Amino acid sequence: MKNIILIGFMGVGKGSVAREVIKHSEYIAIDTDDMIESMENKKIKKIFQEDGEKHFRALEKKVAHWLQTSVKNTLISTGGGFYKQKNIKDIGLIVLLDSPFENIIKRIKEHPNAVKKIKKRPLLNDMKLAEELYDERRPEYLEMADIVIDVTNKSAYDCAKELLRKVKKHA
Ligand SMILES: Nc1ncnc2c1ncn2[C@@H]1O[C@H](COP(=O)(O)OP(=O)(O)O)[C@@H](O)[C@H]1O
Ligand SMILES: O=C(O)C1=C[C@@H](OP(=O)(O)O)[C@@H](O)[C@H](O)C1
Repeated sequence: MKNIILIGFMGVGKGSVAREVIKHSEYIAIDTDDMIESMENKKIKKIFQEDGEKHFRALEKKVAHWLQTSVKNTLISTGGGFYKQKNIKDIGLIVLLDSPFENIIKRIKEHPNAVKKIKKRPLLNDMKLAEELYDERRPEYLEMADIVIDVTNKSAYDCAKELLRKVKKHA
């Protein structure tokens, strides 16, 4: 079993799909944002506020190096900007969760905890800038993905099943 790295825009469902995958497979899952929060003992939002995005990206780099050298047979969900790490292809098979910007935002806004979900993601606070970031990143996501899953109007369970099917076929 090779590592699987879930990439995709903020809020597209990487964490939700990872949680479904582990219910229906032997994979163990980890999340790069969770790792960074526990390393720093600070929420991502606070790291951005107090230490800046540059520091956050340096922490992602440290995590990326550790993943490549030390982690096997694992499903790794990542923050939306993690795909920029230069060694990402050496960590495992890259699976992109893809959906139009409007759909991602609509889904977050439908959540009962929507305000909190948006606030905890500093780069989602300004919707115009977030959309520009989406437009800039999407072609880069598509270019590096080994597998693409369109998550629009699908449950996390269906996305997880599709992921496992496509990963098996890819091997
Ligand atoms: N397939 C899905 N269908 C409906 N809502 C979803 C789905 N996947 C994720 N969500 C919702 O979208 C929001 C962001 O999901 P999350 O898994 O945290 O995304 P990411 O890890 O990519 O940032 C959450 O409110 C979650 O409940
Ligand atoms: O897109 C980004 O650059 C970021 C996405 C976030 O993760 P999610 O994709 O899980 O929201 C988190 O890593 C940080 O706020 C930066």
